[in-house]
Amino acid sequence: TYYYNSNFATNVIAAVKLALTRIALPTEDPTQLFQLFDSGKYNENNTGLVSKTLEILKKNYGYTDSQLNNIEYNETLYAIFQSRGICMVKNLDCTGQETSVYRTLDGSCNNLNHPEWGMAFRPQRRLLNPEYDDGVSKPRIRSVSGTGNLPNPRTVSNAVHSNKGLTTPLDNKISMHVFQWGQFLDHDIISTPVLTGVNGVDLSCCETNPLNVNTDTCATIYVPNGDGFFADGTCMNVARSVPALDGYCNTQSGPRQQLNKISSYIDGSNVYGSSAAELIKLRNPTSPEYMAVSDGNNLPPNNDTSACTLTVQGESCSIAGDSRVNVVPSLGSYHTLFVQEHNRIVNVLKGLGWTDPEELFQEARKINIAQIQHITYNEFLSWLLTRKVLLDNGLIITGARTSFFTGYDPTINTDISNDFGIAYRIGHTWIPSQMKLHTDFPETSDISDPDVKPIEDTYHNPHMLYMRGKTGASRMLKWMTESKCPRTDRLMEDGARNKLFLKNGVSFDLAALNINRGREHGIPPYWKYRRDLCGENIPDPSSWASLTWQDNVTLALLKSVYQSPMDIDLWTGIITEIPVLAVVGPTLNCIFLNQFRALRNGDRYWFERPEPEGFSLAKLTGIKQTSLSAVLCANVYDSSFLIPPNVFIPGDTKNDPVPCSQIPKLDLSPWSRSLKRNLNTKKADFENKMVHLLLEILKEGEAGDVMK
Ligand code: HEM
Ligand SMILES: [Ca+2]
Repeated sequence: TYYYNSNFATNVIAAVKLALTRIALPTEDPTQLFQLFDSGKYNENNTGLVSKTLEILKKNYGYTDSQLNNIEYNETLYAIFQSRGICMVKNLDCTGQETSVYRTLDGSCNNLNHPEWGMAFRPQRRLLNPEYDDGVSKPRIRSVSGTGNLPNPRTVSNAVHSNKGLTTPLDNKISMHVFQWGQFLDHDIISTPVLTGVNGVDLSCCETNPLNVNTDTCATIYVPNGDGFFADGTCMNVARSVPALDGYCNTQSGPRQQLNKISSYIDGSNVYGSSAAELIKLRNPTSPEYMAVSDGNNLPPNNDTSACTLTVQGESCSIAGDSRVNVVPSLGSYHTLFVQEHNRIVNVLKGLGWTDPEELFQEARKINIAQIQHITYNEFLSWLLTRKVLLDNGLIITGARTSFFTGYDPTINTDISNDFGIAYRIGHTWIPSQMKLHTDFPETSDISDPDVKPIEDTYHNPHMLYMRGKTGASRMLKWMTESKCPRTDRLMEDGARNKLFLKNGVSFDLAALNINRGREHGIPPYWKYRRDLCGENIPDPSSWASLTWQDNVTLALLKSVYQSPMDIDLWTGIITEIPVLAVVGPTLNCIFLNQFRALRNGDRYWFERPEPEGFSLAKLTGIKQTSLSAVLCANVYDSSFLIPPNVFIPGDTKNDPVPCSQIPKLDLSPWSRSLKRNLNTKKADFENKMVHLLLEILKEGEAGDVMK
């Protein structure tokens, strides 16, 4: 009779709940499971939540392995499997005050030796042992020459990274999507928290008397006299990164380490957040299969008006999975694109017979993440490191037929390395001098507002996304498609090198920040990476002749500021290397391969893995059709728009534009429910078991209590 009862679903849920209570699992409600995960009480590695669940379902309820492998079948497991990259414990305060010092309850995320690699709020990994001035904490400051200090970071910036008032040359081969994908990816994998005062206020690192500055918390940059842009006697107020603490709120013994406050995996954490609490805020509260959006395809508003600089009434800062979403509007447009894409996938799945909101959400998220992984390796890294290098290192799979990636290795530490976090800032060379909106559209009333703005006018200001009747995000994405990216070289636009975050006449130098941050993190000098990490034979690193990867002009500039080649900072060293391969020099290539190998081979949920973590071959084939062009065509262009199949490299001759309608696209047909002929049978089987279980429990007389 249960089978035909209209309350069938409710009864089954009650039965499941009860069953789960009895087997000492917390709940089957995915949201509650997430909360439990967040509470730190349950985590897969120390309580074995997933394996215990599997074991019990197998032993007590007769599930076969193949049934358990089908995670769509059981939403409880599904929710657990989907909690990748989400740290169990986060942001707990050691002092009882609201500060930016983090600790963990049991060290699970903050313990260097814990296997929960890749989770948010763990210390960053190190490729080489840190070199602090005092061995443990003070920034690297002294020259190896034995006389005096390293050059001031601003001095290096002026000498080596300035375009001397010219516009930096553009790279005819690549579009602005290289710049924007680069930053978007960065914001999926690393965010180093910086110390603040109570309630997040900036520390005062620019005291009139420098002796009053606490060098344990400040990494002040003092502007050298005669700078030409910054006035004499000024200084950049820079705080140090948050040091990792042990589980007891003590500084870890040994050298100072820095944290990563987001999940290191390429798991769309910039779209979905790095904690369950963040994710809840980002989902549409009434239709939870969708991500929340505000009108005009913008991101959900952030009610905290201090999260960005607002200049126009009625506009608001945004929230997204990563807190840096408001840094520049082009980044905001990317966040918008991938939220839109999530919602589009949900709609397609609905058309294919999917109905359950939680299942829809999780599957769309999984597919969206898979696309981000695929585009990163197949397009972005294939250009940056070249396809050959990726193939030689087993980082992409090719072949006529789709095949699974079988090299998953759970012993790989997937944390982002501190060194990579400095090196990957080579992307700062791609920062354009202006932000633009593509204008070939029906005119709107705010036409008088210029569609081109100097980048310094756009930092932390979402206004451009609101322009032209709130179509700014789409227009900005179109601008990136049609514009060339600055070359990958040592030069940085003044908009970032002099006028970063310009507000009330105060600004920063991003090149100087990169150099300074490296020293403050104890990052060893450039030459050590060449020799000790990348295996170059450098007989005499103290000789300028040992700098084999820099051209003569650059060498002269380096010599003009550094006393010894052994003093050269990592970021400056790699960004001045002559590209040997496609775009990057050998040292960056080596640091990148290390990181992107770990992020693929150590990711249990890598999209090319088989189910349950990954997809079936049919689904994987459908995913591998996608590209950034496909995502743009699906969301911002109409079918006749001419777009290069690889939108990152429009200048590549083998990549001539074709109409959007001809761009291969994400093929979701393998998700059709009608293809799963036996699904209903399986579902009935599952429900059947649960009903039996309920009856069993009722018999035992315990049910009364629990059902109340
Ligand atoms: C207009 C665009 C951008 C702005 C305004 C910007 C600004 C910044 C700032 C202010 C920092 C922190 C500096 C410090 O105090 O140490 C930073 C860090 C970083 N940036 Fe950018 N950036 C931009 C684009 C990019 C791009 C295109 C990439 C890569 C392709 C990139 C990669 C990174 C990385 C890896 C870090 C270190 C992140 C961390 O450890 O938290 N950025 N950026
Ligand atoms: Ca991530």
